Amino acid sequence: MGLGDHHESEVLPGVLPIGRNSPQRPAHGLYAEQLSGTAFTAPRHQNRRSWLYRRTPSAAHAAFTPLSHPRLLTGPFASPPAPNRLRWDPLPLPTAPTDWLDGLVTWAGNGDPDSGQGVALHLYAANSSMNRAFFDADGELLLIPQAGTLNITTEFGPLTAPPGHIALIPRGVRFRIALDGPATGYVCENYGAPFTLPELGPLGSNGLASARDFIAPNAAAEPDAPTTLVQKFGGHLWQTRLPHTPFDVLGWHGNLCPHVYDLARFNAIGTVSFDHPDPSIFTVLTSPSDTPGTANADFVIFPPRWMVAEDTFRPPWFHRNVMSEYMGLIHGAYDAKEGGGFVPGGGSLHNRMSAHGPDAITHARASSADLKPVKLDNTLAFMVETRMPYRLTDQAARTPQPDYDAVWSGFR
Ligand SMILES: O=C(O)Cc1cc(O)ccc1O
Ligand SMILES: [Fe+2]
Repeated sequence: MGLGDHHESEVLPGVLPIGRNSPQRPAHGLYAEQLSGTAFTAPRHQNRRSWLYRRTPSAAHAAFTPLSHPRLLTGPFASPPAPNRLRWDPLPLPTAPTDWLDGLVTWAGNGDPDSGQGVALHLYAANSSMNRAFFDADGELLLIPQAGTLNITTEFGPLTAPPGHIALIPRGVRFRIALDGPATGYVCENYGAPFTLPELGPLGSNGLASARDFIAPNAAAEPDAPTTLVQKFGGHLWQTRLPHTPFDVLGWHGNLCPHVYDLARFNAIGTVSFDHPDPSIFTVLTSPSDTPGTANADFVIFPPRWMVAEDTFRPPWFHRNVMSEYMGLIHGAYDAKEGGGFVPGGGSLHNRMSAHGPDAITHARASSADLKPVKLDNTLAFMVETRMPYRLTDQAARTPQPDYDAVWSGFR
């Protein structure tokens, strides 16, 4: 457990060397291999790397050849950023067999993997389990299931991410997703610095997401079998056929590994006096940029919580933000959009400086609401707030709901 913590896990005693990483002959005839998530010389508190002890070195593979995936796109995104506020309905479920990788559709993004800045926002709609392994050399993957549990086999061991949980898969880590049924959700592909927990500042040493609640897998190798391995590199997919499984790690240690986090563990903190706090108070994970306090991307949630503010307009206020906001809804309803239209699996975009906030119905209700304590329940929205404006893919540009602007009409 623990995001960024040092873990160790082995399927049988003696797999992990004691007090060293790369003995002349690792135990059980295994191969020792280091996976780095930061530059070797990154400051100690940011440095991420793990050692894996496996049956076959990852290096044992033939050349990768290109694999087409027209709906999976990567920065630099060519479309000019547009200032309009936009909202989308959920993706339809596929009718043909579609695994998680084939089910990905890129919606928006900024930056690019080469510069190590920005994110891509993908949606997925899938109905079958992967029978291939995948890794992303372009970025870290934050998986946000909306419907359907993701059963994730990783090099480091298995993880389960039902809706309401998130999975964080470091750049380069091989994984495969099995489904129990139809699955939809969101993916933030982070080209920038790995997601980490935000500083707590005056909140003190507790609150928001706790490192302890990030679950790391236990090592588990599977029987050997030839496996197709796909990678995303420089914006394109590439594949090769391995004579063995990449899920052959009998032990690992280090502070770079995938994690799952239950968003219900998030300790939401809010006002107990007046005014609606900035949404940064709900930051689960942040990918810092080179400018302190200005994130490459923040992953923020709006979880169930008590609203007690006095003499306050309680829902999100009207605002224009220097950062750019993509929002999704995992379940329930969102308190700024009581007028409807923002539905689970759907999304919305409020790019840099676009004026937005409560829709007219929310505004009317909240301005005259009786301000007794109210439990805001049956709600779980999230936001990926980025430093750079989002640029849309063709698919997103072609399919917004008509006239989202109208939710802000009729103010007297
Ligand atoms: O636009 C939104 O709904 C997201 C949001 C929520 C909030 O509570 C304050 C600011 C903000 O951008
Ligand atoms: Fe906003």
